[in-house]
Amino acid sequence: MAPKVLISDALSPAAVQIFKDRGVEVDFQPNLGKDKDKLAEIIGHYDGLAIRSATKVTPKILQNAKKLKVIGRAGIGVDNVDIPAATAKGIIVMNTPFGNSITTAEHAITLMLALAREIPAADQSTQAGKWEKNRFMGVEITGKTLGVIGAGNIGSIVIDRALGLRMRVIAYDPFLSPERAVELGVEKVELEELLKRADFITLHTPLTEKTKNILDAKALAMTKKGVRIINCARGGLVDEAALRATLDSGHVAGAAFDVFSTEPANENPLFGQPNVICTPHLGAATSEAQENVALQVADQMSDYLLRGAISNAVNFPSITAEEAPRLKPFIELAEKLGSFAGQLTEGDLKKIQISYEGHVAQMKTKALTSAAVAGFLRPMLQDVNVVSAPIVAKERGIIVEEVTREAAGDYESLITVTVFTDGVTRNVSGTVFADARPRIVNIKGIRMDAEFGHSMIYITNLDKPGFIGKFSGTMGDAGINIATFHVGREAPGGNAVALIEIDGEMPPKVLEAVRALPQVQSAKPLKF
Ligand SMILES: NC(=O)C1=CN([C@@H]2O[C@H](COP(=O)(O)OP(=O)(O)OC[C@H]3O[C@@H](n4cnc5c(N)ncnc54)[C@H](O)[C@@H]3O)[C@@H](O)[C@H]2O)C=CC1
Ligand SMILES: O=C(O)CCC(=O)C(=O)O
Repeated sequence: MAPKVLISDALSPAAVQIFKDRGVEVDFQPNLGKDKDKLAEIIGHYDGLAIRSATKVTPKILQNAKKLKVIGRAGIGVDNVDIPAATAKGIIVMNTPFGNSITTAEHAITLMLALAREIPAADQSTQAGKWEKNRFMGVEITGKTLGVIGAGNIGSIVIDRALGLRMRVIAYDPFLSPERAVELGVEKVELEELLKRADFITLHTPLTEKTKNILDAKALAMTKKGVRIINCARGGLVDEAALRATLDSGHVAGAAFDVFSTEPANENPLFGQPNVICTPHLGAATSEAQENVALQVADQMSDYLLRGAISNAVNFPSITAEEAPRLKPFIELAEKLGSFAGQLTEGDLKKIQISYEGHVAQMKTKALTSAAVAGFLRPMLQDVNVVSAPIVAKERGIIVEEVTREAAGDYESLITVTVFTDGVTRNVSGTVFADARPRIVNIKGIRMDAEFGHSMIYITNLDKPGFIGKFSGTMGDAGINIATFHVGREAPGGNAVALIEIDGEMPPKVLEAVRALPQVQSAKPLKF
């Protein structure tokens, strides 16, 4: 059955066509996102949700999203999606990180020029028939200093355009490397210096705990008198009330805001001021940008729903459409090896190590590790999934270690899951042969070759005559059919292991009888 996607915001209709062409069923309801209750009522029918910024994906909506696999944001900021709640449900959240960057940078430059020359006020006065030629005295931007806070995708484009306008550009971004600053032609400075030197300040960071109110009353007080401030990134980066006070005092000469701490912004401390320009979150609003993000999000979501390919996910590593089919059996193997280790683990867990040898070491090991950890945790925590596993492990203080060795050993590819608990270290290794079926090839250093069955029994025993006969007899007497039987041993007469697949469940009484057999040290039923 074709996957079904809901578009709940005003995306370009180009997205609808892409979904249809790719074989994805699509419902286009551009105003639905504003109606939270309706969205919560119908979200359960969809595999994918495509949004812009009007739809708020809250835990309540996610609670009802029983089938949802992917949320696609046609744009950059995903602050309207509860990422931890989506992650906990195994829902991939993806955005389109570049599609509207140029357009948004152009909006910031437009607002800066409009501020410098008071274009909106001059327009209003002229069209009112006032011809106030002496009222509007602007400032030149050539040679002025622009301070860019956040030099990522959009900030970098703003820097480029501002240099083209012959401005001096300085940037504050803790993650901007000196090499990148040289490449961009920008002087990297600390925030305080930027505040003191800039004639114009433009913000291009996401809204985080660190950036919230990055321009608060204290920071604004450090700015140069006559500074003009532009915010095309996120409401909340500037303390609006504090900015209003500095505008009123005349310290700040003007402000141009596209984004507000509450949106839609029907009222705001900045509204109604003569030296303030406001737009209703139009940063990304050009036909080019909207077409870009709509096409990209529809393609990315279709790729995921139809082929398992992941790009631009904010909560999972990327997997290309070419990689996805090659990775799939290894994801299954990692998850099953993790599950095997998880079902056998008792005692205080310290660390899980997942090692990759040979070919598999060159694959997306982060995705494989997530799968192994999910498999490991699932016997203890039913709700964990491949997307949420790393976070769940971290929350529980479990150390997850990844080791890769590209040189192949006995197998072309080998994954080993090692679990460290108080005093016990247990490992299990597996591989995938050409038939794409995951198998266990080593348990605790003992070689074997067993496929995973739905219902299995894992036995540790002493390699002494009679075990197989006695075990088979016990199972036969109980009417349980043995599907496959694999054994391995350290050395003749030494420690041995057996992995047996049975049809159906293992009744507790029969398990007791198996445990009572003279050669058996332990017996544990496993489910895969
Ligand atoms: N007005 C609108 O319609 C639009 C707004 N945006 C917003 O623009 C913002 C920037 O987008 P991109 O450039 O694509 O993001 P990006 O991730 O490429 O760049 C963000 C930059 O901020 C920097 N940063 C993070 N914390 C910082 C801090 N404490 N101080 C200084 N810099 C810090 C990062 O190092 C990074 O270089 C996002 O919040 C996005 O949502 C994006 C598109 C349209
Ligand atoms: O979709 C929009 O209009 C808003 C764009 C935006 O804010 C973003 O991409 O972060």
